[in-house]
Amino acid sequence: MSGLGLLIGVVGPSGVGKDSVMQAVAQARPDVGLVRRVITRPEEAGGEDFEGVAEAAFEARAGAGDFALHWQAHGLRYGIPGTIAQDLDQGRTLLVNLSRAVLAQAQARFANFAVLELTAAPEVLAQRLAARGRESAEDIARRLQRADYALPEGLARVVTTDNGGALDKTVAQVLSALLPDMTQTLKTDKTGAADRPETIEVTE
Ligand SMILES: Nc1ncnc2c1ncn2[C@@H]1O[C@H](COP(=O)(O)OP(=O)(O)OP(=O)(O)O)[C@@H](O)[C@H]1O
Ligand SMILES: O=P(O)(O)OC[C@H]1O[C@H](OP(=O)(O)O)[C@H](O)[C@@H]1O
Repeated sequence: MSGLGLLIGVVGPSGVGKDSVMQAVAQARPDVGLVRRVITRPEEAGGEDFEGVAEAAFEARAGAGDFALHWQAHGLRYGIPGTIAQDLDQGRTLLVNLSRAVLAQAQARFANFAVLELTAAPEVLAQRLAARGRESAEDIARRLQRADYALPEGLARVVTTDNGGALDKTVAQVLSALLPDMTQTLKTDKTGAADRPETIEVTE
């Protein structure tokens, strides 16, 4: 296990705004770092800053144990470099875009881990994915089908924030709900209440 620094796993359906919120939070808080993912997607696809690799290279790196976490979704493979442990050990706070399917694994691996779950109405997701234009209509339909994938049981720290409205509003809510609460959250853990889910629903 590694990490004094807080690792915040950002999750939610495709198109909800995970990358947009992460970038805006990191802009507002330069002490917060963004994890650069390794993906079997051509870098020209745009969007987040990621390292695009071929399937064989991904497989080799996964086999060599280079990834702290890796998963498959939407016909792509995603890896989180094991080197993030060094930043966390130095006390850095990091934001990472994760699959909802790897959250239990992430919590087991990282000592100081929280989940930021973003939500938006289905029609908002559909409209945003179409406007973004990174995927085909067929891909978008498949992504929308996965929109209501549930979070696993047993997560200790989850903050849920609606991103159906303006991005600025979401960022303000994330900053006040999650980052300043770090000391409080750690105090809660020290009382031995780690197995009691601490879920914060953020509304207006
Ligand atoms: N609050 C917002 N208001 C309006 N548009 C937004 C908002 N948040 C994100 N968007 C837009 O919605 C689209 C999807 O956002 P983004 O790529 O950040 O989502 P994502 O959750 O990372 O999606 P994916 O999982 O598919 O990568 C982008 O075009 C982005 O500019
Ligand atoms: O539906 P779940 O499993 O939560 O997420 C699956 C994947 O979808 C998104 O990928 P992308 O950023 O759109 O390529 C997420 O970042 C994650 O990697």
